[in-house]
Amino acid sequence: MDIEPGPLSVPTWHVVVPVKGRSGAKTRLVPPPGVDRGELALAMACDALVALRRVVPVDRVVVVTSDAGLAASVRAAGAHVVADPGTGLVPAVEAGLAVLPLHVDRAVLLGDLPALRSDELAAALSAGGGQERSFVADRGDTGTTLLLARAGTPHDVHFGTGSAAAHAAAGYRPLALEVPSLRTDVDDADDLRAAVSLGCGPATTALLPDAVCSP
Ligand SMILES: Nc1nc2c(ncn2[C@@H]2O[C@H](COP(=O)(O)OP(=O)(O)OP(=O)(O)O)[C@@H](O)[C@H]2O)c(=O)[nH]1
Ligand SMILES: C=C(OP(=O)(O)O)C(=O)O
Repeated sequence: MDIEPGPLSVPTWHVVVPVKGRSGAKTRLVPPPGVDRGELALAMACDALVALRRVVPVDRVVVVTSDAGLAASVRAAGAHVVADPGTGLVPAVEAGLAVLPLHVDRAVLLGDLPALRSDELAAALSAGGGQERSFVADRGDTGTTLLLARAGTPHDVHFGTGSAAAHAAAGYRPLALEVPSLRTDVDDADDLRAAVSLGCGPATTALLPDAVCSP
C-alpha cells in the first residue's frame, strides 16, 4: 500500500473493497497443503488493494472489514476503513457505499482478485465512465467483480450467486473488455490455478508452495 500513484491514475472513482475477516473466508477454496485459508484470502485481498492503489488515490479507497490487522495497515496507508456490519457481503458493500456522497463516481471492487493488474482495472474504470451503471463479470460470466455507478446515480447492489444477471437486470451495463485479471476472482482451486497462470501478486505468491506456482 505504500506505492505512489502511477501514470495509470483514473482519479474520479471512489472505490469500496469488501474483505471478509480470516475466519469464515473462502470456504469453497481448498487451499494447498500447509496454506492457511484465512491467510490466503487476506493475501489475495492485499494484492488486489496494491493494484487498486496504483490506479486510484489512496484517500478514495474504502475497505470494509472486520480484520484488525488489515484495518490498521489500510488506515496507515491513508485509506478509509468501515467496520463490517457482520451480516454478509451486500450489507458490507452498502456500509462502504454509505460513507461516500452520491455526487462522486462510486465503484465496488471485490477483494478476491489476486492477479489483478492495474492497467486492466484502469481500462475498466475508464470504460465505466461512459455509462450510468456498469459492471465487469467474472470469468464464468455469472458473478461480478467490479460494479460502477457514476456520480448522481445510486447503486442497486446484488452481489452473491448469479450477481451478473441480477446486476444486468438492475440496469448495469456489462463491460465487454479483455481484462482477464479483473475477471479472475478466486472461489475455488480451479480459480486459484487460473489466477496463478495469469500471475498473482507478491502476497499471494509468497504463500503458495512452488508446486502450485509451476505450470
Ligand atoms: N467485509 C465483507 N466482505 C465480504 C463478506 N463476504 C464476502 N466478502 C468479500 O467479498 C469478496 C467476494 O466474496 P466471496 O466470493 O463470497 O468470498 P467468501 O465469502 O470469502 O467465500 P465463500 O465462503 O467461498 O463464499 C471477497 O473479497 C470477500 O472477502 C462479508 O460478509 N463482509
Ligand atoms: C460474490 C459473488 O459471487 P462469487 O462468490 O460466486 O464470486 C458475486 O459475484 O457477487
